[in-house]
Amino acid sequence: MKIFAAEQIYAADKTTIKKQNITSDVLMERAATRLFEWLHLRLQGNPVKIHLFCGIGNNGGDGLVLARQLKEEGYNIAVYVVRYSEKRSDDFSTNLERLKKREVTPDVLEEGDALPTISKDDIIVDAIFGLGLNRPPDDWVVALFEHLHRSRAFTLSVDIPSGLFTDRVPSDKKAVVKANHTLTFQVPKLVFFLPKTGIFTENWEVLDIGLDQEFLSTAETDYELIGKNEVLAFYEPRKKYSHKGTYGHSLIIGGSYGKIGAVHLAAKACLHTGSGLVTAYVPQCGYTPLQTNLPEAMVITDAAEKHISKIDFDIEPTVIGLGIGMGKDTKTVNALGQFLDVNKTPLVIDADALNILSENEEFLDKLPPRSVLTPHPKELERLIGKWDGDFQKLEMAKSFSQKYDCVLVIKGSNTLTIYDGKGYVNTTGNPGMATGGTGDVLTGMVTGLIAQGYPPLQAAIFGVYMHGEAGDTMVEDTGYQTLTASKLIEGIGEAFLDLFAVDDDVLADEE
Ligand SMILES: NC(=O)C1=CN([C@@H]2O[C@H](COP(=O)(O)OP(=O)(O)OC[C@H]3O[C@@H](n4cnc5c(N)ncnc54)[C@H](O)[C@@H]3O)[C@@H](O)[C@H]2O)[C@H](O)CC1
Ligand SMILES: [K+]
Repeated sequence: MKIFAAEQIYAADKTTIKKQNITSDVLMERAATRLFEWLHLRLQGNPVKIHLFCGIGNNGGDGLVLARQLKEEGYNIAVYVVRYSEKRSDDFSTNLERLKKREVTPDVLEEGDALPTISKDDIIVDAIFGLGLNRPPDDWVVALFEHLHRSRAFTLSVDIPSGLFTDRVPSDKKAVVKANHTLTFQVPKLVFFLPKTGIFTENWEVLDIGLDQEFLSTAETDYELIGKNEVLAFYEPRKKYSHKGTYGHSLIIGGSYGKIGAVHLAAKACLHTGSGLVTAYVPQCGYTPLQTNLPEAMVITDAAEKHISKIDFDIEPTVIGLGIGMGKDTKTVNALGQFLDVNKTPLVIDADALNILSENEEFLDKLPPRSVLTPHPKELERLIGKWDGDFQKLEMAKSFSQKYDCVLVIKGSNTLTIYDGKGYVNTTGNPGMATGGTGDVLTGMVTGLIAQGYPPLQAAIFGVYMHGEAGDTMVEDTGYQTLTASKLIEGIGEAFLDLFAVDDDVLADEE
């Protein structure tokens, strides 16, 4: 699913109004009707008090239309106009008049006014600012946001939590409404997925307001949300007359004394993802544990006992997963530099190999085109430098990926894959996966997909999705705290099966 920028959404509005020959007022009515339906379906006439806080722009207009529709259905509402500006949008004014005709006159809140009492059992509708926010809200508006937050009432934000910009991180956390749920129009917004802005809404949901489909399907966006539909398009079925050679040979290079487990996890995940053959290249201390515990994998050992001192092998792997548990011994650093001088095989690079690259920038020029780099935020910072906010981070990541022609997988709650100026936002995964070894599993999975012929970008996007899906499947049995990287590997099979699972509802319909 595409993630549109605010300007594109405004453009989609304009096109829709023109092509459907409607007024902006009709579009607002449609949008707010979706809000009403959502609430009415859940509340079924419940007399709970609903406080609707409306700004003076079109987000406020949505709130006023919703208030009118709730009033007509007999709900217990209180409406406030948050007058943060003298200006008013036309559709706001039209709907204010319509509301007054229904004998609802909103309280106008201005600087210095007493704030309404809100009980924790009430509902707040936040329609104060939408996509049009262009500067931080005034102090008294921030005080209102804090008042809403202190009430602990369920807060439903319209389109976007008020105070959240669409293209930058707010400098003051207090200056944003904390939403329990956001009902956003037509398309998800990028800010829902970034660590510093995603925190302002616990949940979000898209409401279809019938924007022009042609516009939506033909527009190019900088970001895309990756769910099952998107990755299904990448899936390559296993062929009947195939053999292990058909599915590539992955080489996992890494490990050091005390960190052989990382290679074990990566190699095992690589096998579970479908790589035809997997070989591990480890220091000698890794030989016995790997041969004993992972019989499917072959093992090549370095001359050194405890760390990699020279990367030298006589096999021809399809792809190499590099860096897990490898350490940064001087001999290992030199070994990596010499290896990169001659290597032409596609690479997936993680962990210590990333740190070595950060400390030896000249190595970056030696990477084969479209190498996949999988940093967590700290590794990313070492690679691309410090950033100021999530948006700058993304721009810096895009430049880095362009400069070195690499696929950058920024690991996090919503892992973001960057390539060729575009970002792919993953939707699977959960906090149970914040535990040692899950990154090694991801490296193994992406490596295993490239081994089977998936192009690096698709392998990264698909691997990240499957990794999260495996975690989501397993956490149902383990709970967050007990999910481990080994458990995650057990979930990879389920994640593949889930790609083609038929919904229970569909089966029920057929019966
Ligand atoms: N296609 C859709 O998604 C539709 C969305 N709708 C709703 O419209 C809003 C966007 O409306 P807009 O009027 O452009 O913006 P706001 O409501 O956010 O109004 C802001 C308003 O206030 C001014 N302003 C901005 N920042 C500040 C500030 N810090 N202090 C004071 N004033 C400020 C700004 O100039 C604007 O005038 C969208 O989010 C949806 O909710 C449509 O209803 C249907 C189609
Ligand atoms: K809002």
